[in-house]
Amino acid sequence: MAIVLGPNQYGKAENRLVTVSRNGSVHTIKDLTVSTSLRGDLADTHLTGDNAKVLATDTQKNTVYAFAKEAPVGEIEDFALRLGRHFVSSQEAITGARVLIDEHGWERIDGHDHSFVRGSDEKRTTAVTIDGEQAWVVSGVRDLVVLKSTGSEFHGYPKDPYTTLKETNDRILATSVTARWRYVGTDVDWAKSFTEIRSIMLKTFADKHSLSLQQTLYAMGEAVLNTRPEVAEVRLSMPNKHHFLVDLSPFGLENDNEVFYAADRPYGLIEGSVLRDDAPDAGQAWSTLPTF
Ligand SMILES: O=c1[nH]c(=O)c2[nH]c(=O)[nH]c2[nH]1
Repeated sequence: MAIVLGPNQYGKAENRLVTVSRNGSVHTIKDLTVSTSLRGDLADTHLTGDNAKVLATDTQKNTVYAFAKEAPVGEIEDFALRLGRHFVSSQEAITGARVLIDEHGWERIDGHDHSFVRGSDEKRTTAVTIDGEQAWVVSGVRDLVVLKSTGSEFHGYPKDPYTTLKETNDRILATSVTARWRYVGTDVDWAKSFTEIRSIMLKTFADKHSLSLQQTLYAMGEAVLNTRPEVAEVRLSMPNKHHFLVDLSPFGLENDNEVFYAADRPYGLIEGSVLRDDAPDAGQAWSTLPTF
C-alpha cells in the first residue's frame, strides 16, 4: 500500500473588500467577500514542506485589494475572471484557480449621495473556475427570502402509520432561495443577466399556483432556461419555511387561515437541478461547490 496526495487547493478565504467610487459628490460602493483558491503542481509543499511553488495566501489577499485599485471592480464575474486568470498566467506551477465572490447589497438612502442602508441579507454570488485557458462561470443568489400567503396547496401524499400532516388546499409558502446557474460561456452581460434571472424567478414563484415546493422549484428553473439562452443549468436549494396554523379552539376562536406560527426548524429542504438535455458539458464548473 502506498499513501498518496489527493486533490488539493489552497487560498485566502473571505477577503472582505469594500470600494468607493466617486463621481463628483456622488459615491457608489461595492461590498464584496472574495475567496481565492489555487491548484497545480503543489506536491512539494505537502510532501516535503518546500514552498518554492506556493504563492502565499497573503499575496493572494493583497492581489485582491491591489486589483480593486488598478481597475474598476465592475461586475463580480469580471473581477473573478481577472483574478483567476492572473494567478494562472503569472505562476508557472499554478494551473487552475477558483474565485468565489459574494456581493452584499446596499441601497442609497433617499437618493443621498454617500449614505446607504443594507437592504436585506440577499447576496449575489459567483464562482469562477479557471483551468489553463478554460473558464467556467456559475453565478447565483443566496438568501432571497420570499413568501406567498395563498396559491399553494399540498395533498395527495402517502399516509403511513407515522403521517400526521393534514392535507391543505390553501397554505403559506415561504422559502429562502439559493440559486446557482451555470453559464454556457463567458461573453455575457453579467448585470443584465443577473437582474433578469432574479426577476423571472420571483415572477414564477409569485404566479405559479403551487401543488408542492418541488413543483415551484422546477417551474423557477424552467422559466430561467426558457428565457435565458446564456444559461445551461440552474440548481436550486429551497428550505420550506413552514408556517403552521395555530389552534385557537381552546380560546373559542376559529382560525380561518389568519394566524400562523412561523417555525424556524426543522424545515423541509427541497433541492434540485433543472437543465437543458443538450446542455454543454459542465467541465469543472461545479467542482467543489455544494451539489445544490
Ligand atoms: O411542498 C412540500 N413538499 C414536501 O415534500 C413536503 N413535505 C411536507 O411535510 N410538506 C411539504 N411541502
